[in-house]
Amino acid sequence: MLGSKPAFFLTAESLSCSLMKIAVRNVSNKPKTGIVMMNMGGPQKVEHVYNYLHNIMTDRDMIQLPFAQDHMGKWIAKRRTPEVQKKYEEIGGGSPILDWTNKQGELLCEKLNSISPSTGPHKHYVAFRYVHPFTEEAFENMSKDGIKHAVLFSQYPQYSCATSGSSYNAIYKHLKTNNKPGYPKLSIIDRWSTHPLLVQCFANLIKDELKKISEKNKKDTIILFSAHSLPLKTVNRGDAYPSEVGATVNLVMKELNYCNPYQLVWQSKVGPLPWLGPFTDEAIEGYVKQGKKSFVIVPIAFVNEHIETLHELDIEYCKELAEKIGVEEIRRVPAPNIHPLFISALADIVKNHFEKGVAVSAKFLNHCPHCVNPNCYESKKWYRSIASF
Ligand SMILES: C=CC1=C(C)c2cc3[nH]c(cc4nc(cc5[nH]c(cc1n2)c(C)c5CCC(=O)O)C(CCC(=O)O)=C4C)c(C)c3C=C
Ligand code: FES
Ligand SMILES: [Fe+2]
Repeated sequence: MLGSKPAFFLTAESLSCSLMKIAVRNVSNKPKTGIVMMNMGGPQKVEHVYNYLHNIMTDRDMIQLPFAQDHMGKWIAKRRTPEVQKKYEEIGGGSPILDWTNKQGELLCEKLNSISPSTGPHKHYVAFRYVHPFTEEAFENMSKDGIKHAVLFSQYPQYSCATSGSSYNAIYKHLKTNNKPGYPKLSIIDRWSTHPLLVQCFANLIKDELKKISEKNKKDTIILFSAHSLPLKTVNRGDAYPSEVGATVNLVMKELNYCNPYQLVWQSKVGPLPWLGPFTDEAIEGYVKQGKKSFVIVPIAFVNEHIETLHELDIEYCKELAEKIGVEEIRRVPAPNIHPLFISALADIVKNHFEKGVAVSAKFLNHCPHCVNPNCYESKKWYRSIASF
């Protein structure tokens, strides 16, 4: 029709108006606060397994080998690679930890933008300790984005010097030599094992799994809370992790009104040295010998699925071991992943952190009573001096 324009035609003034709106939107959407999602990471592909294991086994914050750590760590990584590669192949060819972390980060920031607009816009950055995307990449990207404040948010709910501690030490090492003028100010969320929404999330996930157990076994089903173990040497140094895992377990059982018998057990021991027990597989065997027939296993120290849940718990224990020793019923509770209560927990933790205005907790700045690690001394001293709101 002559004289009328199709709806998508823009006049000069409507075009300039739209461009201005886009420009304004871009300015206001520019992220102000970075949420650094810290975790160990996992190999995306089987070809990455050797480097991943090498990085773990040569990290003195994670494990202290009795001598020549660089050589011994390399040797252990080499020897362990084929076995671990096979496991990653069996769970689909790589660790899903990056995908879960990105989904969690996106949902967390979306929620934060609505519940804490004054600190927004928020953007998440993944900082893995042993695989890409590494800590350095997170800081480079934050610098490019012009982030003003970075919250270093450990994705391990329970603090261990081997895991969260190692990641904080790595960030310190990077920033000690690379702290450019444009880098953001920092604050840290180092542990959150007792957050009420985390507790509710685990309790709901357990209830859902208990519902699927037959009426005959329901009441006597043992809830086995399974957490990654630690070398006894680390435990005896005074590492906070065992007691923080215990705190989560006790609150979850309180939330469940102590509906079933329960036990905390430990999985994923590496190497020949003594580690904290009882071990998950041996505990299942022990209970079966005592005549118990039904179990619900809860990965209580992992926030997303990866090799320890998908292979060790699902394949090695719930399938192979359970069939071998005649378990009647066994179910594994999913990791929190993107459960709405879990995302609400993450958002509430960050919001409380902003409101409280404590950049670094007193607990983080204190050392294990038997800490002899120079990395911890340097790093905590530095965090004490730089972290501020
Ligand atoms: C060598 C010592 C190790 C200590 C100490 C340790 C503690 C520890 N680890 C986690 C969580 C995870 N560990 C994962 C894999 C993994 N861990 C170690 C070693 C130690 N962990 C190794 C060598 C590996 C690789 C797999 C293997 O060789 O068996 C993972 C899985 C990551 C993924 O697949 O995405 C997690 C998660 C915690 C919580 C912890 C102590 C507090
Ligand atoms: S080992 Fe725990 S603070 Fe150093
Ligand atoms: Fe581990």
